[in-house]
Amino acid sequence: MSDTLTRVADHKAHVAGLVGAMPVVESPVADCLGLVLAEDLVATVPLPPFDNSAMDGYAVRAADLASVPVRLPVVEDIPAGRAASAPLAAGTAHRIMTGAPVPVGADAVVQVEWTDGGTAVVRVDRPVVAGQNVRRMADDVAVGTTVLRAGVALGPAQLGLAAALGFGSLPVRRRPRVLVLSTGSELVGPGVPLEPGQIYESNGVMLAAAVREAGGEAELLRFVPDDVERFHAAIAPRLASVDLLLTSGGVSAGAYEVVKDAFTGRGVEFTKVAMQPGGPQGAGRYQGVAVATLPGNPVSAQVSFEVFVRPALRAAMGFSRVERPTAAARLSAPITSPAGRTQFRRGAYDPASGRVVTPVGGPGSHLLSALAVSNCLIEVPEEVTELAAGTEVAVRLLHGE
Ligand SMILES: Nc1nc2c(c(=O)[nH]1)N[C@H]1C(S)=C(S)[C@@H](COP(=O)(O)OP(=O)(O)OC[C@H]3O[C@@H](n4cnc5c(N)ncnc54)[C@H](O)[C@@H]3O)O[C@H]1N2
Ligand code: MOO
Ligand SMILES: [Mg+2]
Repeated sequence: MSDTLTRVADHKAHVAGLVGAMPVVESPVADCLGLVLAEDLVATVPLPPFDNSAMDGYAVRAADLASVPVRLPVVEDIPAGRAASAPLAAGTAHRIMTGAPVPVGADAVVQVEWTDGGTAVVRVDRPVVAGQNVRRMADDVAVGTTVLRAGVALGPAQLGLAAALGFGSLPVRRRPRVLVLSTGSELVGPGVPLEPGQIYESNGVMLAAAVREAGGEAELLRFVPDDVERFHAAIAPRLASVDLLLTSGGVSAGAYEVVKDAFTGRGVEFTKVAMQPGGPQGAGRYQGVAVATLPGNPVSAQVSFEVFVRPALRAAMGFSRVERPTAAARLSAPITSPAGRTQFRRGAYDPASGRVVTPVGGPGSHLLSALAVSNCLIEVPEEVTELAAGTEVAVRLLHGE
């Protein structure tokens, strides 16, 4: 048995290299939230597509309102979605609604509040200048404009713009497909009373959610017992359709390390990384498929996901920034950390109250409830073993992109 530890950065690079860039696919615009645009998006129609009214009111010639009040016959009614049948003649008005095309011959819209609201004849009480309340064709986007660059992350506003320009689908890097598999003969599902030695399975639920939060697709396989044959039987039919196999449990030094037993000598390397939690790790390629094997302790599994797997998935999706945002914060309480290991302590960070971070729970990697009330990881470098209250530390924010 060797005590040589793998550096966090080295294991991270190993995992990152396993999941290649996802292929580019055409995806319906409505399904593209959180994906990365793979090619520049160039407008093929102008936005707005035609001159239209910014107000409910009357399309007029500004010159006809030189002296107000003035009465103008209302010749047409133009709701949104329809064009006027004839140009506007001098000395007349068309009733017009917001978004409706401004008729040829009109150069302004007077809002209904400045009139008596007449439908046959309208009395206009205030003048307008030419161009008033008219939204010009291409005011927002001209044909041929590159509106979104390849590499941009698609959020609601970007999808809205693409839809407004008439795009039904967009070229994006597809979501990585991840098979999440939790191992352990002690694991059971909800709704059954626990027999001695059993626990409710939680890593699978947590890791599948983490995959989805990262933008991936997760298929969840829970309750795979510590039995190598059953482990292989569980993954065999699914391997061909996934980009990453993500397991939890069965990788440390015990007698029933199913994941280690199933993969040792078969393309997956097992190691101990210089971090806490998340020491025992494995990564490699099995039958051509990327594999990351996370330790079973719940906090270890989740922290390892954050440190190693999430950045790899984000990179595969084409994001240029794959790391969570970090912040500088002051510790509200002292913490200790094992020598020679980067420690990721769970913390509650409050930017509003003087950028203070409060360590939550202890270092134990079974303390799931502390993880559930934390919003950041406090990163304590390898060489540091003690940090006093008030020390400035780097925190990794768990809810940002
Ligand atoms: N002799 C040594 N023992 C251990 C070492 C070591 O270096 N030498 N490392 C410890 C560390 S650190 C960790 S982390 C764990 C990792 O163990 P495994 O990956 O083999 O995980 P298991 O033994 O299967 O489980 C550990 C722990 O987590 C619970 N667990 C597992 N899966 C789930 C799940 N899906 N949902 C909820 N809880 C789960 C399991 O019941 C155990 O309590 O090894 C240490 N031991
Ligand atoms: O490294 Mo283990 O992940 O400390 O509990
Ligand atoms: Mg074990």
